[in-house]
Amino acid sequence: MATILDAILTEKKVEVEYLQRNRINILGNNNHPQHSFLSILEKAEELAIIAEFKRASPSKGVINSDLDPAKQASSYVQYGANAVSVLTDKCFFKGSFSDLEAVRKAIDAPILCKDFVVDSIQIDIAKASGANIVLLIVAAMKEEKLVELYQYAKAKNLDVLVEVHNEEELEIALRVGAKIIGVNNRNLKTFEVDLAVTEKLGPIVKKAGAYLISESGIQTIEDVKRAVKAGANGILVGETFMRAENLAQTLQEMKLPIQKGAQI
Ligand SMILES: O=C(O)c1ccccc1NCC(=O)[C@H](O)[C@H](O)COP(=O)(O)O
Repeated sequence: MATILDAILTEKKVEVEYLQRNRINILGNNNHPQHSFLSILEKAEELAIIAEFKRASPSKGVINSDLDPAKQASSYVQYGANAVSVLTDKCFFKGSFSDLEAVRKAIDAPILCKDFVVDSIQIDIAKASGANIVLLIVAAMKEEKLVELYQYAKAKNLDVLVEVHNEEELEIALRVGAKIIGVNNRNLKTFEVDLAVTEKLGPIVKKAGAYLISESGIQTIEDVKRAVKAGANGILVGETFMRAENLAQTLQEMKLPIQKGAQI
C-alpha cells in the first residue's frame, strides 16, 4: 500500500519537472548571508534548538494558519532558537519558498529548508531563497542519489541535515559522511511518533562522531530531557512552538545543557 511518503515523493517529481522547465525565472539571488549551523553545534554547551514554521502537516492537518512566518521566526530567534526551519512544501504542509524568503529577510540566523529534496534544482532554489541548511531524507532516495545531493549541497556551502529513522538508514547516512544527523522520531510511513527512536539510534550517532538532532514529537521538558540523555546536540520542534500560548517560556525552558561528551 502506498504511504504518505510515497505520495509526497510522487508530487515532488511533478514539482521538479516544473522547476526545471522554469529554472531561469526561479533562480534569483545567491548572495544571501552565510550562517553555519555546524559552527554553532561545534561551540554549543547547551541544546541547539531548530524551531520550525509549520502551518499544517499530513498527520495533524492545519496546526496554525494565523501566524506570519517572518514574525514567528523573529520570535523564535528572540527567545533563543539557534536556527529556524521553514517547511516549503505547499501540497502537504501549506508552506512555500516565499515563506523562506520572508524569514530570510527577518532573521540573522541559519535557516533550514525543510522539504523533500530529490533533485539538485531544489537545493538551488533553497539556496536562492536564503537557506543555509538543507534536509536530505535517507528514506526518500537511493544511496547513490543521496551521495550526489549531499556533495552538491556541500559544494554550495550549505550545511546538510541527513535524516534517518532506523539503523539501516543510519548506516547509509554515516557512509555518506554526514556530520549532522537528524533522527526523526516520526515514522514517515505510519505517522507513529516515539522518542525511543532517538534513544536507540542516538548512541550510535554519537559513537560515530556526528552531531545528533532529535526531530519530531517533542512537546514537554521530559521529552527534551530524554533527547539530551540520548546524546542530542539539538532538537527540531514544530507543532509545539506553533501552538504555544507562551512561546517565550516554552522555547526558553527547552534550552538545557547538553551531556558531557555530546560535544565532538
Ligand atoms: O509532520 C508530519 O505529519 C509529517 C508527515 C510526513 C512527513 C514528514 C512530516 N513532518 C516533517 C517533520 O519532520 C516535522 O515537521 C519536524 O520534525 C517537526 O515535528 P513536530 O515537532 O512533531 O511538529
